[in-house]
This record gives sequence, C-alpha cells and structure tokens, in this order.
Amino acid sequence: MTEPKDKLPASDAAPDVKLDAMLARALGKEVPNEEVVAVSSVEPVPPEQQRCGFVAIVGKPNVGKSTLLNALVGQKISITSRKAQTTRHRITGYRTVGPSQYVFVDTPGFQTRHSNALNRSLNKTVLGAVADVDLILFVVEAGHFNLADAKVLDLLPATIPVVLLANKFDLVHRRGELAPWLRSMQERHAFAEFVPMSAKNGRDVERLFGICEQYLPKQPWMHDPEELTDRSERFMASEMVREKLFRLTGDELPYTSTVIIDKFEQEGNLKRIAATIVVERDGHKGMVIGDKGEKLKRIGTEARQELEKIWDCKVFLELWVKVRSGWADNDARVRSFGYE
Ligand SMILES: Nc1nc2c(ncn2[C@@H]2O[C@H](COP(=O)(O)OP(=O)(O)OP(=O)(O)O)[C@@H](O)[C@H]2O)c(=O)[nH]1
Repeated sequence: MTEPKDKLPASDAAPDVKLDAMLARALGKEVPNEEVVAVSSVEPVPPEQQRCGFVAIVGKPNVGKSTLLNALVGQKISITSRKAQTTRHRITGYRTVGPSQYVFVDTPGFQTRHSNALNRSLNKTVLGAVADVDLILFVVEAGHFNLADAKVLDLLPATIPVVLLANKFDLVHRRGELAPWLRSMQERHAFAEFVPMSAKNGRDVERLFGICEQYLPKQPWMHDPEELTDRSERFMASEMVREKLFRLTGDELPYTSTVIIDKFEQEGNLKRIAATIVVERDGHKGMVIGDKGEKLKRIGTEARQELEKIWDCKVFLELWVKVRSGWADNDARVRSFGYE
C-alpha cells in the first residue's frame, strides 16, 4: 500500500462516457482493449514487475461475501450458510495471479438491527477492515438495494476506489432491466467499476481478477504465492463446526451460538480435536443435539469429513454442547470467546 489513497485509477473520459463503458462491459457487450487475465498456476515474476494490495469484501449479511472470498482464494477459508451473519471474524485470504498478489479481507455483514456486544464488536471489525485497503468490493444482490446496503455504503471512505459487485446475477431473469438499476447506483456513489456476476461462476470470478488488478499498487508480494490464508488450523476447525451447525439447524437456532476449540492435538497423521458448541438456552441445546443425538452426530461427521479433505489427514472430532445464557450481550464474554 505505497500509493496515495486519494488517487483513483479512473479514466480521463467524461463521466457519462465512462459510465456507458462500464455498463457495456458489465452487461457483457464488447469493449475494446479489455484484457482477460487467465487464472493459472504461479510463475516466477521479478519483484519490479510485481503488484500487491489489500482488497476488502464488504456488504450486508447474506449477499455472498464468504462464497466470493472462497472462490477468489480457490479454497474454502471462510464459512458460508443461508443464515445471515455467519462470518464473525476478519479473514485474510491470499491469491497470486500472474504478477499480482491479492490480499483479501472478508468482513462480517454490517449489523444495523440489534445493538448488543457481539454486534458492536462485529461492526468495529468491519470499520477496521476497510480503513486501510487499496480497493473495496461492495457486494450487493444484483437489482436490489435497501437501507441495510445503504448503511454499509455510507461507511466506505470516499478516498478508496469501490467496485460495485452485483452478486447473484444468476437469479436476475430480466437482465436488460439491470442498466437503469446500475445507473441509479452510480448516483449513490462514484463506483470505480460495476461488476454483475455470480460468485458461484468460475468464469465470472476469473474476470474479476482482471478488473481488480489495476487497483493494486506496484510493489513486491507480501506472502509466499503458494500460501492461501493466515488463519490457523484451530480456527478452521471451529469455523467448520459452526458452518455445519448453522446449515443443519436451519433458521431455528439463533446466530449467537458459537464454537470453542478445547483441544487441538497432532499425533502423526491424526488431528485430535475437542470442541464445545455454546448456545444461549436449554431449548437450543436440544435443537443442536437432536433426537437421540442424531443432529450433533451429523454436525460432527460432516465437519470431520470436510476437515480431512482440506488437511489431507485423519481427524478425530469430539463435540460437546453447553448453555451460557446471555453471552452475546456481555462484552467480557464476547472477548473471551475470541471476538476483538
Ligand atoms: N444463486 C446464488 N447464490 C449465491 C451466490 N453467492 C452466494 N450465494 C448464496 O447466498 C447465501 C449467503 O452466502 P454467504 O457467502 O454466506 O454470504 P455472506 O455475505 O458471507 O453472509 P454473512 O456471513 O451473513 O455476512 C448462501 O446460501 C450462498 O450459497 C450467487 O452468486 N448466486
């Protein structure tokens, strides 16, 4: 991050011409001189040709930020689920494509509805994450924009270029109607680019690298190009259990449930992990355990199988469930569970 933040790499063209060009590119019409960057394996690049920068992924809950981060990094490093507010930590993933190294920062969906200690901590994480980056990917659902999106947009510093990433484009049936929506979005903020796409579509994700590249400062890479994340295996284990917990309990379980790793030991090619799922009420405990322990067993099995695949080793995973009422309202307890 050596370049000054007040310099947006925008073209010199008049705003309307630039907007039309962005719309044309966004909606898939031909735009001359556009380079498509192939995502391939890492080749050696001399330091003077390298680019490296921070890219924050922001947006309200459930718009697809974690799905996008995993697709960009090429491996699952952030958990996803249909339940809003699954992501609770700032997660950094890296990806080196050609001469450019992208350091991605995922953020929890900005919470505007409830004000408890957990949400205050989440919002602080979001603000910290966008303060010092080279580019912001502002994720919304294509064709939609509501108050929750507006509150996130309001937080973004005017000095950092913002890409409007209209995700879940696959769910838009009348694509022609997106042009007026994109125009109205440009009135809300001077976006550097519009990118309608689907985080679940590999080609779209590949194209996004090409669009982001020009915003990365020319400077040597900060990480080994083979590295994908700074998160520990312990953290991955707790996130994996949390993902399965939310996926398998559906909407009944409040998002305040959390997972703590009590033990993480390596024995040769085996990892022994013991974890506790912390819920707020006795009723929630029953939901997690399920009939004859069926649900808890499935959460454990699915988490174990996926961890074994990612780490390529055997995993022994033991799960417990505990009730700690009111933990999300208590600042000290929120900190003791690992939220800053
Ligand atoms: N159809 C469609 N669904 C998507 C797309 N991207 C994400 N989703 C789904 O949207 C839901 C939410 O995705 P997440 O990646 O967990 O969203 P998030 O923004 O990280 O959510 P929080 O952690 O709550 O902030 C999941 O069910 C995803 O499978 C997309 O491009 N198309």
